[in-house]
Amino acid sequence: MRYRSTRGTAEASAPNFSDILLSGLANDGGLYLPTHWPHVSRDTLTAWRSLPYPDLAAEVIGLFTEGSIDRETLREMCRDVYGRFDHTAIAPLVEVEEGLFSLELFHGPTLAFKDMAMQMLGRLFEHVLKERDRHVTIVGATSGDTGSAAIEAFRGRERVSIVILHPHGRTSDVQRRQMTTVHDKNVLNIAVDGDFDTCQDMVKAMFADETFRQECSLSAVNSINWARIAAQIPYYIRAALALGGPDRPVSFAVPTGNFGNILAAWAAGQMGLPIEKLYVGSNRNDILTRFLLNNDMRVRSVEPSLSPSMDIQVSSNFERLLFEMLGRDPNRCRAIMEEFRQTGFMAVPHDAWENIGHVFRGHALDDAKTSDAMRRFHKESHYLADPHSAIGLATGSYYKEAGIPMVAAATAHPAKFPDAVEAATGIHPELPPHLADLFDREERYDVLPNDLARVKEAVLAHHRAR
Ligand SMILES: Cc1ncc(COP(=O)(O)O)c(C=O)c1O
Ligand SMILES: N[C@@H](CCOP(=O)(O)O)C(=O)O
Repeated sequence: MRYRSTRGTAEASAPNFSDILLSGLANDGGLYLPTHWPHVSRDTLTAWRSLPYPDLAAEVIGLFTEGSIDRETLREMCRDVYGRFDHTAIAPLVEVEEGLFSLELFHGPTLAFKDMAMQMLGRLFEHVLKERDRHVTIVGATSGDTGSAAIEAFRGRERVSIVILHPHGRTSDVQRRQMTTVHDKNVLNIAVDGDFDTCQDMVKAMFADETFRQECSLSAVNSINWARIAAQIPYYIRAALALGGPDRPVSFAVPTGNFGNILAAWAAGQMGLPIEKLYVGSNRNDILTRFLLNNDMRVRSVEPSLSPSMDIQVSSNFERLLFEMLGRDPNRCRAIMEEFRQTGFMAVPHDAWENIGHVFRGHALDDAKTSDAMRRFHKESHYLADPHSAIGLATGSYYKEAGIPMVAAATAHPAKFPDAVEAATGIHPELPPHLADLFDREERYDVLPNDLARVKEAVLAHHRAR
């Protein structure tokens, strides 16, 4: 399997999975995608129904790692990684309303869907870095969950230094503490005076500085890294097969920020999984919902909400979908993305917007509606959802149709957002035993202004201290 960038012609060097795993972002600023979508036949999908989750994950991820990592090694990694999750089904389905299923993706160590892919990335990086005898410095931006998942997956790894930027004061206390109470030497936490988009821009700017990128051997583990998306595809396939796929289509409702999780569902469809529709759930930062309704992709300021992990305006992975909808034309994609960067408005051609609308729909909930949704699911279905998952469930409930199972991604454990959950439902969700003393642990992090040069200095110093 080979990869290409959304902004460049297929590279002569035709990078493989291991190459793009380590580089994260293409040199031209684009995002990597496979040169072709692997096709999974109906017979194969049917045969996959009987596989346990780790083996299914190895089959699916293996289609993207072909030529880089042998299948048996990958299968062992998957068995080891998912064997540590706290639910035997790994990503269980719970019927919350008739025809509406919660796909619980928060049974990993940091209680958010990020673990489903990030735990695999930890193992994949280790494997490839050892093979290539290399060290990298990972720089990541987080609105709360990617950071803790990445730190958990990479802490203490010899060949990796990791720096995570989070927006100062804009995560939940649990999210921040999950990051800042980890004291392994290879981990550095920086709270930036800004919002998530500020942090994400800084990461992209560091990658755009070729000298800096080389000097620090930068790597990315945000969902700009294709490996993240690849490792998020198996749970969509698994859920659909459990609900009658491939013999009948299912729909997915996904609480969305950076557009990585829902893009993984769309990718499953590209590979042959019958999918009816994909529903984007937004909070008050509803740029994607506005786009889907009116082709209005205009950046506004990021507003804090009850679902802080989705307080995002610029959704990185939208570029991958745009590239596909432009018939994989890198020049048009680059021009649109560059203009978006300069003007804050993405001029998506009408036909591309219409094509996106054939598959995707959006639904936005402000904080009051998010609380109502948490309350309603708890009262009527005895289901305790965190604010992000509640947005997914409410979106699914709003759009569900008779005869088509609706699967809503439950992306975080309620205990990550105890205040919002308690205010809505009266229930204070407890952290699981391995995090029970989180509030007694010492926090360590630097606070830096919204100043790229200062952040780069800190990254370089951390890189050199390895
Ligand atoms: C709990 C939670 N839900 C939803 C999202 C949005 O997911 P994505 O950025 O893949 O769209 C995030 C952040 O990524 C998250 O942490
Ligand atoms: N909500 C995310 C934002 C970053 O998303 P990613 O999937 O691109 O890593 C977070 O929790 O940090």
